[in-house]
Amino acid sequence: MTESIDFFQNLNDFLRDKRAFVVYRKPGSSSVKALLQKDSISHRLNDFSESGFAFAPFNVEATPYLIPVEESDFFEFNFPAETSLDDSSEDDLSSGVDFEFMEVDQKNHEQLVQKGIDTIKKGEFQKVVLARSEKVQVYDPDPTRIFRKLLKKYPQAFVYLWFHPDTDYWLGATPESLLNVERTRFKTMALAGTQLYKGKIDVAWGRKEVEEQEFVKDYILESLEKLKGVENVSYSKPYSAKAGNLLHICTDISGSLNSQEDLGALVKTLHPTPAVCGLPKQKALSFILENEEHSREFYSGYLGELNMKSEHKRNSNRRNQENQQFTAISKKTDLFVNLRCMKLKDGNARIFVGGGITKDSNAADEWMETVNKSQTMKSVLVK
Ligand SMILES: C=C(O[C@@H]1C=C(C(=O)O)C=C[C@H]1O)C(=O)O
Repeated sequence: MTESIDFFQNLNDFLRDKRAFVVYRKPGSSSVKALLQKDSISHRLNDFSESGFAFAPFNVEATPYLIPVEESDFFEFNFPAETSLDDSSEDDLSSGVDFEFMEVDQKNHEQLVQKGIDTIKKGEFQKVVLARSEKVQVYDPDPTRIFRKLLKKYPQAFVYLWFHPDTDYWLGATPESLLNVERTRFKTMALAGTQLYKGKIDVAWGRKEVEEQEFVKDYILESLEKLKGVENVSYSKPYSAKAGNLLHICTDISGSLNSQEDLGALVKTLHPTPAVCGLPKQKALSFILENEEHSREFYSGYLGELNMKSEHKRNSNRRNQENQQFTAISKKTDLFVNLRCMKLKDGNARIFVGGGITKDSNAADEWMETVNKSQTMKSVLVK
């Protein structure tokens, strides 16, 4: 393992070369990992048999990027969890926010949401996730320093800094897992419904949020049931999960995957989930593409480890060898939904935020939800 100071110094040298890299830390872990690509080829993900770090846009038609393990230097270092402060309730956010644009943004977003609600009431679809993006002037645009702030602030999130010459910098601290696969077991989650965290996790949820999250859970379960190669699906009770200054409703879902060859089909079934797109998927997607003002790019896409080698210490079963251990090597996939994220370009950040709309949504509340969600990123951009 490298010292983190050395690593960040090396990373700054590497940045000058403009080659692709990613540095990330998984939820609850103190180990920060990095893949620094050695060549300057634009590698893509083709059939999910590849091994590396995947970075996929929201648009399922576009081919995801990949930083392949075999073309990269791999680093891992310790960033102790005790240096973290997962409390975002008292940040002064005003200095990073351009209030002149807020009124226009608010009006536009509320109109968009109202159009979504009206279309749902006409029976076109049941749920649609509508997003906006906001340009923020950054006080200190050094991506590695912002990344370190994210590491400290969000120990329970998947925190990353990605660079690729084709995409610019992306940073995020997402609470949402898309898919975790280890040997034959897989895990995913249905995460939706949002309220501000006010010091208590055990909170009551309104009907709108409960229904919205159930849409997501039911859709995922139904899709898994239909999928060849997936068996033994089970799920937890819904619980409240904290993400920075917010709470969401979460159901953990798990099952078994018959063969590694079914991995691609599973990812394609899950992405995009109704937590970031809507229900039914195609109608909600058309509404998003026709009505959102921006291109989502990598926001609400997915990212993470694909078929990375992982070592486990296991006890030998043989008698008389009780204390013997052997190391088993298997492949691990750990993908996350790209939420609470931003693109960093020429000293400006573009923060992407959205929320699920149902027939019971209120446009002003949905605006506030996006303001609250935007604080995950804004709080590391202010002085
Ligand atoms: C779409 C976003 O978040 C998703 C939507 C949520 C909601 O509608 O309540 C909650 C968590 C995420 O699944 C976002 O953060 O931009």
